[in-house]
Amino acid sequence: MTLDRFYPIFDHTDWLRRMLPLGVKLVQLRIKEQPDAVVRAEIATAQALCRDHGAVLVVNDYWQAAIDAGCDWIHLGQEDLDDADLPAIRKAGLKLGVSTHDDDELERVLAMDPDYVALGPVYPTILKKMKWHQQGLPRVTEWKRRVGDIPLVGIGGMSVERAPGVFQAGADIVSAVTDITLNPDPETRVRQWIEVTR
Ligand SMILES: Cc1ncc(COP(=O)(O)OP(=O)(O)O)c(N)n1
Ligand SMILES: Cc1nc(C(=O)O)sc1CCOP(=O)(O)O
Ligand SMILES: [Mg+2]
Repeated sequence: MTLDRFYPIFDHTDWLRRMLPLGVKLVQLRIKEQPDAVVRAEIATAQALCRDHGAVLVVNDYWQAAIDAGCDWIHLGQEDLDDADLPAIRKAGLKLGVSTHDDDELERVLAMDPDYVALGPVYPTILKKMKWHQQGLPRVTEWKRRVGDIPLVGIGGMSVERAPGVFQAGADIVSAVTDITLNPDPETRVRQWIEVTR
């Protein structure tokens, strides 16, 4: 299955309700600091919305809830991977997307046979504090050479204007948060994203 090249990330299904009807086909639900019951209810809602709109849902972090809900995709960062039960995730048939930021992390995840590899932050991000400032486009090119046929996701400080350069550098997919969520007109911004990525 080929993943869409535009990969927005949202923290609530209210966003999915607004954005899926515009044509978003790949989306991540990234919930932080919510009780388990809220997370599970949000995952169930997101699954139903994505099913209705023919979109692929990726659940961030909550691998056990994703297994229990019968989800198709999970995204795990390096710290998540320390605690995750990878055999259980694979046994449940979930596809696995992983974050990487340096050589050691890339080596580690390649041994896990991931279904996509994300590299970030390609540009500085305001969403969260990170140890890495910006990887830059040459690093995207290097990562694509190293991951081969595994889809490469570029994340961090992405915008509609930056996306073409990131694709040209070797990314297969571009992922964005605040370029959409902090935009005064998120719907128009998502339409622009779809135009530039299809
Ligand atoms: C597509 C994509 N890439 C990277 C991340 C970051 O994952 P992680 O390092 O686990 O950090 P949190 O997002 O959980 O704060 C991601 N979520 N999605
Ligand atoms: C969630 C996340 N992970 C990153 C990584 O590098 O692993 S960068 C990032 C934030 C992306 O948000 P924005 O598009 O607003 O910069
Ligand atoms: Mg995580």
